[in-house]
Amino acid sequence: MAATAARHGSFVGNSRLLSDTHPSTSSRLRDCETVSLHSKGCRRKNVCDDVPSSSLWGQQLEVLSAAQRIVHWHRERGCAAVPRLVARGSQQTQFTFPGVPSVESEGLSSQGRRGDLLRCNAQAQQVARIPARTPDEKCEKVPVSRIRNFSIIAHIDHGKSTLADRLLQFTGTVEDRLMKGQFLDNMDLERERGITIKLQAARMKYVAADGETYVLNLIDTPGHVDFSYEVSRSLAACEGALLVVDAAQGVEAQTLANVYLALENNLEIIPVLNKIDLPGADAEACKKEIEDVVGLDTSGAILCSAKEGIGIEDILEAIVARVPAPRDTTKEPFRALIFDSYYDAYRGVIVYFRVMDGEVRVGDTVRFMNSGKEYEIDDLGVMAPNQLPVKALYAGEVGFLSGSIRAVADARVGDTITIAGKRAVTPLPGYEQAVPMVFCGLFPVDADQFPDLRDALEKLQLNDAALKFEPETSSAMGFGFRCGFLGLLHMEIVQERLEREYNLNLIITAPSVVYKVHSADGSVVMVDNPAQLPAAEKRAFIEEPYVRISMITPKDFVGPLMELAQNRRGEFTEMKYITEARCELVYELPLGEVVTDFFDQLKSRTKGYASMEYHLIGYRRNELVRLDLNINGEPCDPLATIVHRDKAYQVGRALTEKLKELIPRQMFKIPIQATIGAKVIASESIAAMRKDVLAKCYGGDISRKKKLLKKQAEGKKRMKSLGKVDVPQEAFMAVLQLERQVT
Ligand SMILES: Nc1nc2c(ncn2[C@@H]2O[C@H](COP(=O)(O)OP(=O)(O)OP(=O)(O)O)[C@@H](O)[C@H]2O)c(=O)[nH]1
Repeated sequence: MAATAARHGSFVGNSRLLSDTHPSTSSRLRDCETVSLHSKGCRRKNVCDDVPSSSLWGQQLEVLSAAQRIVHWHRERGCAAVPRLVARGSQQTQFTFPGVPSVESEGLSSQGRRGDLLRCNAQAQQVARIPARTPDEKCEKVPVSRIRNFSIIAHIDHGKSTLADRLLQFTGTVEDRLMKGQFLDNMDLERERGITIKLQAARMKYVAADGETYVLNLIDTPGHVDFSYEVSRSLAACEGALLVVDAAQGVEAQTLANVYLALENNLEIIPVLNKIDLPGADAEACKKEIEDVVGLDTSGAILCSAKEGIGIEDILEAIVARVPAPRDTTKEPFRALIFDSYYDAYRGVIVYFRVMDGEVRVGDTVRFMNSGKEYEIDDLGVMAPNQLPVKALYAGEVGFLSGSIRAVADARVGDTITIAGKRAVTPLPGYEQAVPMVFCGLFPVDADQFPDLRDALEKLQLNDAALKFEPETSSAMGFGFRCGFLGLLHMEIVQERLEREYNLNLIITAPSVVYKVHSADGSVVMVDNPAQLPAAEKRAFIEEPYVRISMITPKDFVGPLMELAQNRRGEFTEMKYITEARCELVYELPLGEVVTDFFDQLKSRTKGYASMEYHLIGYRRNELVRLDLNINGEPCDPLATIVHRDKAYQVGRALTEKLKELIPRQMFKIPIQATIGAKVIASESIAAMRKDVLAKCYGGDISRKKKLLKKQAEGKKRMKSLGKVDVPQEAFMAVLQLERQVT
């Protein structure tokens, strides 16, 4: 009985327990021939087949994930007998251990009792902890044919970072005890907001089913439309991409945009249907949607649950089998493409790059082709996922280098690295320059912080290649910078990073897009700052940027979305049904209307179900005017905006009213006016604080009273001409905030 039990052990019980016992299981498994993992009471028919009907589904998934990891653990450590998954049933998962002599294995019983499992688990703590690999083990050189470089792309929140976590965990790249959710999102801001902002690279070692060890370089990418520039850069460093689609939500706007980016880069795309553990997941419908909308063949699509760790091995196998290996160009002269970099206060600029050809070693002097600067490499390594030094990197690999590079401009993203003094090579194509869509002024609250702000922006630009800036002076705000961003979220993130990482206190002006201003003499100037708009008499007309926006929404919300787009001067282009329940709405509308709170409105009107994606389609002429705000007769430049003539009155009213509320009363009357050129379109005034000069005049002659009042009025007038209105910081911020909403 005992021998049979050992040959055919079986775990029955609480699935959480089963999953926890996996290290023990692995130690025991080596002693058995066939082991079944049971999830008692699981009602599903086939694990990966269909939509789950009960919470027990999750339990079965946990069991499976534990089981897959056991197999991998054995395979990776070159155990004589690698267990093989032979059956995944409705209630049990079966493994075989070929050629292992059967011995009695305590803790495993054909009936499987909870106590046994607990004992098993306790022993496992001492016996079978899966050890982390040593650095050497992680970095040994592998032939190019066994390197795979891939990205994970998806719509926002479809589970890229969670999938990356599971891949790191499954391959033992990160120890279980060090694992935390969204491991690669290492910026505080990313973790707080639960979004990926920066691309992140990680190198994994994986022993595939064919018994070979592969190096997998993973680049996790952000999903928000504002960070698509990060996605395009990471894709250029890869040969394949995992397209993650939430099986409960289906194809979303950013899924499409990212697929097109991947296709432009000729990448092999592997569709992965994630979140199959969710009760609402509909894998078949999702596959059909991908085929119909995206046009990808989904016969090889993988069903997975990044949260439960299911399907992870299938994904790794698919990467090995389907993503092409890089070209073997180790013999050619060294060329590498910089895809990211950041500034380290102690080591200078750290450059992340993909080796395209040849090899590079510690001590080599490298040349950055664009800047022409040369540096000796002090440190060379791979991201595993923390930086791990190596002696050399070869064609096809992804790594980092540092060489006391102090000037941030010397090693820019997109530049080609070569070895100094060697045969000249042609630079790699690099990346298209990011085109900022939104501009705003950034000013330090404390004028002394201006040099710090410049320094911080330079360093941040290194890490955020889409950020553009140039100095700007404003009469009201002093010295600052005009900065360009890819969108509002990008702007917010940069502001927060500057304040947190560089300890700056900033004022940020209302965002503006870039206008094409045609002068009367035929010349054209690009204006991104309303304060610089030429006077009305010098202008012939203004053109503003237009975007084509695609919104994917459940059909119930079509009405509210159409209303939203129409209110924002949108022109309807088309509407098509993706499935019976969801459709795509396409509009063309001014970028200026999109970069305000369009996204928030879209989410709130559709209870968060709709998604959007947009791209620039060109410039169109419109009736645009510059709206100025005068406080006490003085124009306030930072509050000037460019708005459509039809909206100018409404915006002017709102802004003047808000300023009236916020500016404290002075000893004299303060007029606040919104003007277009010389024409005042809205005005408010803040009454003066007055002393009652007639208080002591009981009765008496009227001329006496008049004299006192006249004297007071004269005093106020003098005060007004000398007086300067200090707009408090909070008032300024509040008005800018309002401006962002109403313009
Ligand atoms: N139920 C379930 N939830 C999941 C699964 N994968 C991810 N999630 C959840 O989905 C949310 C978003 O996951 P992320 O991994 O941050 O998504 P992302 O695509 O990296 O998001 P961005 O980086 O912001 O684009 C998190 O709350 C995850 O816990 C899954 O397989 N099942």
